[in-house]
Order: sequence, then C-alpha cells, then structure tokens
Amino acid sequence: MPPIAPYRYFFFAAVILASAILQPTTFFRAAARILHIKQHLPVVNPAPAFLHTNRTLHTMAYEKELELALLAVQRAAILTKSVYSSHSKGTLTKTDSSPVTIGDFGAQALIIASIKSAFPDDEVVGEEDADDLRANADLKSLVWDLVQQAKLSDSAAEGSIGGPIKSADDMLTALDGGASQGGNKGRIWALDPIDGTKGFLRGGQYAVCLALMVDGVPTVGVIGCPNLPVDDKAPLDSKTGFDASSEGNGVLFGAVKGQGATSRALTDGKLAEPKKITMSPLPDVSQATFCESVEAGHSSHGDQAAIASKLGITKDSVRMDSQAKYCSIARGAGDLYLRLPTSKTYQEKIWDHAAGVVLVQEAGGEVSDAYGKPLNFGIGRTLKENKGIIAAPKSVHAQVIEVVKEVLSAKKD
Ligand SMILES: Nc1ncnc2c1ncn2[C@@H]1O[C@H](COP(=O)(O)O)[C@@H](O)[C@H]1OP(=O)(O)O
Ligand SMILES: [Mg+2]
Ligand SMILES: [Mg+2]
Ligand SMILES: [Mg+2]
Repeated sequence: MPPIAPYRYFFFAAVILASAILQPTTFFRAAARILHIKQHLPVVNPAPAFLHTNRTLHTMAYEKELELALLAVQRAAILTKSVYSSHSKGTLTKTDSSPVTIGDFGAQALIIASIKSAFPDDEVVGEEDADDLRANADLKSLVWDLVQQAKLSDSAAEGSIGGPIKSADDMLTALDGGASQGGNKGRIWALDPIDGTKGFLRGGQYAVCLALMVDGVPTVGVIGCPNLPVDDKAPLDSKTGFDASSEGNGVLFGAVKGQGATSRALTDGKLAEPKKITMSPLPDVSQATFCESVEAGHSSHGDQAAIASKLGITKDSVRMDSQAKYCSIARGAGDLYLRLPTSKTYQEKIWDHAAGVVLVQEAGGEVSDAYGKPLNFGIGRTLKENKGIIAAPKSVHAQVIEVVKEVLSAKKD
C-alpha cells in the first residue's frame, strides 16, 4: 500500500474535529464503543447554538422524540376534550382518595401506544394503570369507545404515532405500560395523562403532560393545555387562571434541553406553527405575578401569601390547577410558581413536574425545591429527596429561595 500523503492526516483530523463539534453525542458514544469504554456518558448538548439556526446543517437532537410527544399529546387531548365537554366523566376515587376519570385512562393508553410504536424499548412512568378497567367491563368498554374515536384528522400525523390501537386488549396492555419504577439510567418517559383532574372535573385548567428523561434528567417536555388561551400574553384571570371568554383556547407547549421552548395552537390534526416562548424579564420581584394551586391541600396558600408579602408582591395570586402554572410562567403570562408543602409525608410525583421543568428551564427559568435543592428525577416514581417546588426566572430565583427559607424556618420556631 502506498504511504498516506501527510495532508491526508490533516483531512482525517479535520473530519474527526468536525464530527465532535457537530454531533458530539454520537461522536463520543461511537468513540466510547470503539475504545470499549463502558462507563456512563453524559448527555451532551447536540451542537453549538449557532448551528441550530440552520436546520440543513444539523438534525436537532431529540427531534423525533419531540415530534412524537407533541402529536401523541395532541391526539390524547382530542379524547380529554370530548370527556371534558360531556356531563358524565366516569369518575372513580383511587386508593389515595384522588379522582380518576375515563379521560385519564383513555389518554394514558393512547400516549403509551404512541411511545411504544416509535420507541419500543423505552420505559414509561405513567400515573394510571388498567386494574379498574380489568375489573369493570362497562368501564373498559366506555374507555375503548373513546379511544377508538380519538384520531388525528391528518392521516400522516396519525400514522406517525402508530395509528389507532387495534383492540381493547391492546388498550389495556398500553395502559399498563406505565409501570416503570423510574431511575437514573437510560430513557424513561414520565406521563400524566390528565394533570389537575380536580380542575378537569371543576371546569378549570388541566394539562396532558409528557416528558422524556434521559439518565434521570428531564430532556424533552410537552404539555397540552386545552383550556389556556393561545395568545401567550393573554392576561391571567386571578380567579380561574384563564380568560374563559377568549376565543380559540387550547395550547401545545414543547421544549428540548438546550434548544429553547415553544407554544403553538392545539389542533385536531397536524402540528400548528410553533412560536418561541420566554419568561418575562422581571427586574423587580415585587412586580411579580405568582401562580399557585387551586386546591389548598396541594400547596400551602398561607406560606405562599407570606412569601409573596415578604417579597413586596401586592398582586393577587393566580390560582390554577395542573402544570398550566409552569406553562403560564414559561410564556411570561405569570412570573413565579410557588408550591409549598402542606404535609410532611406527601412526595411529589415525577409526572407532575418533569415536563414543566424542561419548559421553564428552556424559557429562562430555574426550578428547585423549597430549599433551593435541585429536583432529583432519577430516584423512582416520586421526588422523595425534595420538598416543595419553586420556579422563577433565573435572575430572581436565589432571592425567592432566601425568603422561602425565612418563612419556613419561622414556622419551625
Ligand atoms: N397533598 C398533596 N400535595 C401536593 N400535591 C398533591 C397532593 N395531593 C395530590 N397532589 C397532586 O397535585 C397535582 C395537582 O396539583 P395542582 O393542585 O397544583 O393542580 C395532582 O397531580 C395531584 O395528584 P393526583 O393526580 O393524585 O390528584
Ligand atoms: Mg398530576
Ligand atoms: Mg393525573
Ligand atoms: Mg391524579
């Protein structure tokens, strides 16, 4: 074999350098495979931000996962909207005394079927399971009817998320597919088919929430909010959290770690055009609008009022159910989300926060527990190492945490 001309070494080196810059995750994984390195490899931000501007140069990391999640949530929302507007919601009470409806079961089955059609090896931590449907044939047939009717009007979009579920038994299998115990290894989706079920029953806000966690880190987040106004800057109503009179409600939010966050109108077919969203600049925290749960049992309204008052906030809180709170602050309609614990024993569930956290982080915010500790999504189905949630623009997060700590330590005395 003739010797390789020296300039060719430069050429090889340039190719290797370019792959490391343009496709770092693939590059390091391939290198690790070649070198037989078995240790954990970090998730690497796919490429410098300037390369994201030109889609022909580089395929965005998690593009397929984001699109799948957006369409799967959009299809599930067709089902939840039909239950929301019907007077009978097939409500049951779970062993922890929280409500669940035929909407929750149907939406979970549809979304897990979509995930499994595209990513059969991925695990899912889903809130619901099929036990009640296996025990009650009438309930099963009610949910099966709903599931069969929920189709995206665009056949390519419907096909891309696996098409309809084939049988009632397949529906039960999909519904039971959310039993993963979570953890910090590999790809695990966190799914809340209806978040804010109490709001859903009351006629308030609710959300269909799906996140992909990679090695325990929320990486893709998608939330459908059928009752939020499409206009990102529509004022929040202090009583209900949304302006019920506004036309064209229904928003689909999406975010990928390192790539920013978007909102778009929720449709019944293919995806609408996305708009970039960011949190509002908040130079003075006393001007903040803060969001909290409607249910006094889910977060401490008293502690939250004390924190707001110490921060000099005079505006009424906006009370709304579900992760619509994360969505509202991510798009600058509100500024802070305060969720102080009401009980020493309650453990927040990962599906109640994973998607919202990606959205807020990608819109310029920071999310931690009430003591400023990062949320650990990689230790099971709950956030058992954390107490409470504080989400705020990065610029004021530390200031808010100081005040939260003061309020909490004053309570202990
Ligand atoms: N004691 C509690 N503390 C905090 N969150 C709770 C508590 N009980 C239930 N939740 C959860 O809070 C979420 C809704 O929050 P919000 O009130 O902010 O909309 C629901 O997912 C609900 O769980 P579940 O789905 O079991 O009802
Ligand atoms: Mg929930
Ligand atoms: Mg739920
Ligand atoms: Mg629930």
